[in-house]
Amino acid sequence: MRASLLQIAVDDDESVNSRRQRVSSLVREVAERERSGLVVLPELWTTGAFAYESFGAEAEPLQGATYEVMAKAAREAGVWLHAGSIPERAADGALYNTSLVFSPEGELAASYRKIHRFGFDKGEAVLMGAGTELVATRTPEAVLGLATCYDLRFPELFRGLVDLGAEVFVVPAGWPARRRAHWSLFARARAVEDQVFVLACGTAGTHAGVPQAGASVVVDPWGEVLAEAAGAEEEVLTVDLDLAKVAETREQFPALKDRRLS
Ligand SMILES: O=C(O)CCC(=O)C(=O)O
Repeated sequence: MRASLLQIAVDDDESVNSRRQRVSSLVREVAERERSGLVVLPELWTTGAFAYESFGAEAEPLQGATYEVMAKAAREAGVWLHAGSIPERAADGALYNTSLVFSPEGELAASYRKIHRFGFDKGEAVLMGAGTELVATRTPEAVLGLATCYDLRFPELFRGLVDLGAEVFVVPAGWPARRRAHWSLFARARAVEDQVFVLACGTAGTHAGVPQAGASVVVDPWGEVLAEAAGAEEEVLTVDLDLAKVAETREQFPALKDRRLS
């Protein structure tokens, strides 16, 4: 499977609408140029993960503006598209940080409401509701396990995804530059402990006064970094994943079979 991660620049001087249009063109362009089977976008790339004051104003129903544009981009590009996450407004008015995955036909294959909200007693942690369900979705090539940003700090979530059959963790994020070292460490740790590929796609630029880490990374089931963004600018990472490596690694070093506490 060939995957392209789009490390999108989220800066305050670009409107949500312009960014939505720009990113949808980019998805098509990259999918065609790189011949990708899967394209991945970061967390809350319409508003920015730290633009708390715009969550309410820019929140959309699941099948809102971003859904429409991304479904069309997936269909026109004929690609699996993990469209990152949106601030979703549910029917009861509550907000969620919700990831969307589209099939190459432009159908919604999966959605995932971020379980661990960031901010302690502020920001996302108070503005958004917590998801309650683990989500994995099967593509013809691999089972994708879904998680978002701060979730990376909670290994038990990823073990749950392994139990759902996940072979590739897709983790959109808006990770701040200050804790870049944690991001790279967690991406590798989750890959090694769960013997999966990790596709971790962050945002670039600076929004709401928070410089982003960028540093998107693809890690294989042995913990080898297959590709890593050079820095915190907008960048596309394309990598070929040899999915047989998941079973091979689990067979050759069967640590998952020694689990005692689940
Ligand atoms: O855990 C971290 O350090 C960053 C998490 C975060 O920024 C988020 O979940 O939006």
